[in-house]
Amino acid sequence: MLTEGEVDTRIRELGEQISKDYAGENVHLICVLKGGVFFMCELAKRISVPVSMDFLSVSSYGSGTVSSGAVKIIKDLDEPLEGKNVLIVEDIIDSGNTLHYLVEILYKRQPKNIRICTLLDKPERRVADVHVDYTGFVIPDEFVVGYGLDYDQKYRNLPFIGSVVFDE
Ligand SMILES: O=P(O)(O)OC[C@H]1O[C@H](OP(=O)(O)OP(=O)(O)O)[C@H](O)[C@@H]1O
Ligand code: HPA
Repeated sequence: MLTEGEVDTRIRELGEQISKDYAGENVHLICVLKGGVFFMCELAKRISVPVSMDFLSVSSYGSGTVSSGAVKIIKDLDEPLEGKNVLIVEDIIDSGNTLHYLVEILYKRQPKNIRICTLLDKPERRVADVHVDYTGFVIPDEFVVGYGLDYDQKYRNLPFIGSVVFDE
């Protein structure tokens, strides 16, 4: 769907935009594991203001067989967020549930502000209202892999974004 070159170019552009928007400030990048890790590393290299980084991992809450859409933190951040310019870095926003609940949880830690940067956005699948500040690419409703995105834990390491064709 997107070549390595297209992804690299877009990440450079995002890095430039973020560097301008945070000029004179620090930015605290939060990686949502595991998918966000490839994108965050590449993005961080393209940001010219001082960067710090932290990592968390979330899982969906299920209620019986029906998921509530809420998430819980299963690996928390190492550092407090108080007073920081927080930029959450994700590989994809799909239903929006992960980011909706994550922002709600992290705002309680009194950061100076929270913004969101996602490499990919599938707006057709959105159910939760989330404001995304920086988007790499808006994509159609297809299952994608690569650049951190997995299918059954595989293909995260592909240096491009591929669309999976499932057999009927
Ligand atoms: O907008 P949503 O519908 O909530 O979907 C987006 C989330 O789903 C994927 O994570 P996943 O739970 O597959 O974990 P992973 O990053 O470890 O692959 C992706 O990395 C986002 O975190
Ligand atoms: O298209 C996708 N691919 C992999 N993981 C995902 N998580 C949400 N959407 C996707």
